[in-house]
Amino acid sequence: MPNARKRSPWDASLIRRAVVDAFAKLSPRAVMKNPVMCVVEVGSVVSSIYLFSATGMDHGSFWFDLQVTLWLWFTVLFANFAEAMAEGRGKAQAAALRRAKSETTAVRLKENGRTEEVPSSQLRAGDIVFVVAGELIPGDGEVIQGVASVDESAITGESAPVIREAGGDRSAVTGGTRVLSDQIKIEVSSNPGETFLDRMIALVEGAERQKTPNEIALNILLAGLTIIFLLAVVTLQAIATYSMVPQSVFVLVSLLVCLIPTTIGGLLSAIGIAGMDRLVQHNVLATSGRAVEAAGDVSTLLLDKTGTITLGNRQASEFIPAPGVSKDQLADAAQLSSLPDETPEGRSIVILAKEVYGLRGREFSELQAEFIPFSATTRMSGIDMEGRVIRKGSTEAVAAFLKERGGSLPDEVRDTVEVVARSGGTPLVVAENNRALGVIHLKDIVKGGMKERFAELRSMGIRTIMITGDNPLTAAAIAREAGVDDFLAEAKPKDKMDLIQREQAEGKLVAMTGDGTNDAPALAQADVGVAMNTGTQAAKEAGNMVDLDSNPTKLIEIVAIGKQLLMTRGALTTFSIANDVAKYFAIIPAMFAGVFPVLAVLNVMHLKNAQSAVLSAVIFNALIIVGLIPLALRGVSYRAMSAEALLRRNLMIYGFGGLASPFLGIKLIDMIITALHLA
Ligand SMILES: Nc1ncnc2c1ncn2[C@@H]1O[C@H](COP(=O)(O)OP(=O)(O)OP(=O)(O)O)[C@@H](O)[C@H]1O
Ligand SMILES: [K+]
Ligand SMILES: [Mg+2]
Repeated sequence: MPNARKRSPWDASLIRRAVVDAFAKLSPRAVMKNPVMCVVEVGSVVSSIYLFSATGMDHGSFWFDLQVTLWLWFTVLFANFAEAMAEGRGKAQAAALRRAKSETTAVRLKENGRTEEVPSSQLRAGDIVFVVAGELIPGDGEVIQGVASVDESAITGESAPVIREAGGDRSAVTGGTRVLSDQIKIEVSSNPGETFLDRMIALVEGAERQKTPNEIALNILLAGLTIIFLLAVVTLQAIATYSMVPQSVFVLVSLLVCLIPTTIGGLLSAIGIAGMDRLVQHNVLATSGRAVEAAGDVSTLLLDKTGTITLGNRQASEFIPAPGVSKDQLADAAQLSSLPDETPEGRSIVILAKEVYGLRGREFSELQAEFIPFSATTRMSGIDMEGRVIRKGSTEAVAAFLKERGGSLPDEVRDTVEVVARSGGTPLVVAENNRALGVIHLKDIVKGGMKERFAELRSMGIRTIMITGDNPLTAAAIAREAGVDDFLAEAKPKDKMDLIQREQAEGKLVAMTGDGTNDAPALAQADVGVAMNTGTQAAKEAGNMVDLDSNPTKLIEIVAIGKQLLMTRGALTTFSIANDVAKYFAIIPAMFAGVFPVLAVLNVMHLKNAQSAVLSAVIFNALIIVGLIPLALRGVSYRAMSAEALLRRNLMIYGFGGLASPFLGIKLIDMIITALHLA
């Protein structure tokens, strides 16, 4: 992400902005969203009114009442500050992205075949534009002709140029990025205001953030606890009045605020926002908070082979003719069948035929021919011309094609296919009419460092499955080389979906990374669907996350961030509730020690007096929110270990810590404020 990317969340300008925002968030509309803090704010308002009313002024304890009131306001402000801090980096990034949204002129194709210049803001989905080296791409779209290297640093922060090309799985381009070489023809896919950049801005800014079902459930629990304590405090006042020690509004509000779960209530939304922000720092844009949480519980990961595990630039490396067929004959048919084939595979075949076999280049438009484009379902492509029916494709697809025409696949060709596949290559069989002409060897390379990354996923308890449209032998060779746990070969788009649904039916959460149009249905079905930024528009729209770095093993970070988010929320909830229980022991004995001497045994802290006890508890309650902001933003430390061990460890640290800290903290504050004669 540009500019703001490496900025620390503790940058002075971010803090300054968060302080201002903390006050802005006092508005009733903002605070309404958080039931616990809403109660604290109402308490602060009530105390303030009492403080300056006639009864409050001559009450004799103005100094105490004033301090309590101020600390109540601080409690709300600290919670607001936490949320504002969590939002800060995203807002700064959004501002940087807005600057990247510059207006350019686009060269648009008119209906009469001529071109016209229009401002990029006038482009609509379906328009065709041309972009040449040096120009900015005027809108999101799909490359429909040509190849170019593109500088996408405005979006990804990555300065190395990337290849964008028609036909394959690397066809999507983003408005605001720059073409560095060559020329491309683009079909625009978005309308003004709905571009990737617009969505990205809204996302990092948090404008689209919705509470996740987990967050809503936790909020309901916290609201329930708040109501219970509200009733408890009202009842307590009845008892106190009966015992002739009615308590002041200030003491009652203090008691209430100390008992309700203000720590987690104040930090909950900051934890969620910080989790999304951590993803953004890893160049992942998540459109749903729910997906981030699901990532924390994922147990199966599906990856697509070509372009995800391998570099995805399958290149023809050799033509291997069938017995009785010359190399030239095979090269000629391979070239003819690929002339209009805009896939990387197709283009590489044309190049191989020309450069290595010396075939002269031909223009498809000059031939009387019909092109049959490749599809993931037919697994074949080819042309029909002047009585010649030429096809190239996967072994089984071509074998079926030959059988239909009364031919068959010779054993020698099957042997060649096997040799190519065992080496990890993709064999394409070429056939003309009812005769097999030979095999094209397509080579692809497994990306570096895959084995180690998959081993890491395994230690997190995640099973990796590679799915590919390729044949089982190639799939097995690549699966072994990449170190995935399992693979599914000859998969059609529907098979990917079915596999996901089967895993989900067993109650597993499934993550999937992919880039192709044929991956889109599966990306939509997966609980966590991570589309590669290099992929097709269809894939990017179907998933619920986009990885700007297009790194399929990014899921390791995504899972870690998801787990960290869940753990942080769990840890701070435990801490908060344990904390409130402990505060009870600070305040109640102090309130009633005068009338019920037995309560003195509960007064384990030996606080100076009733006022200092109440004030210390309120101050501690407010300060603990600030103290935990770094943890809420950074997340609790995550280590790959079993869920059970993690739970035990967290209960120990945060449960015990939550119980013990108020005793120490409140005692310390009591000593300080009595020394300063504040109470
Ligand atoms: N341009 C093409 N013309 C003819 N056949 C092709 C072409 N491209 C690929 N094939 C064949 O179709 C098969 C399936 O391709 P598809 O793109 O569906 O899957 P894949 O790219 O091999 O795997 P993945 O799902 O990992 O992307 C390939 O294995 C190959 O045999
Ligand atoms: K509290
Ligand atoms: Mg593919």
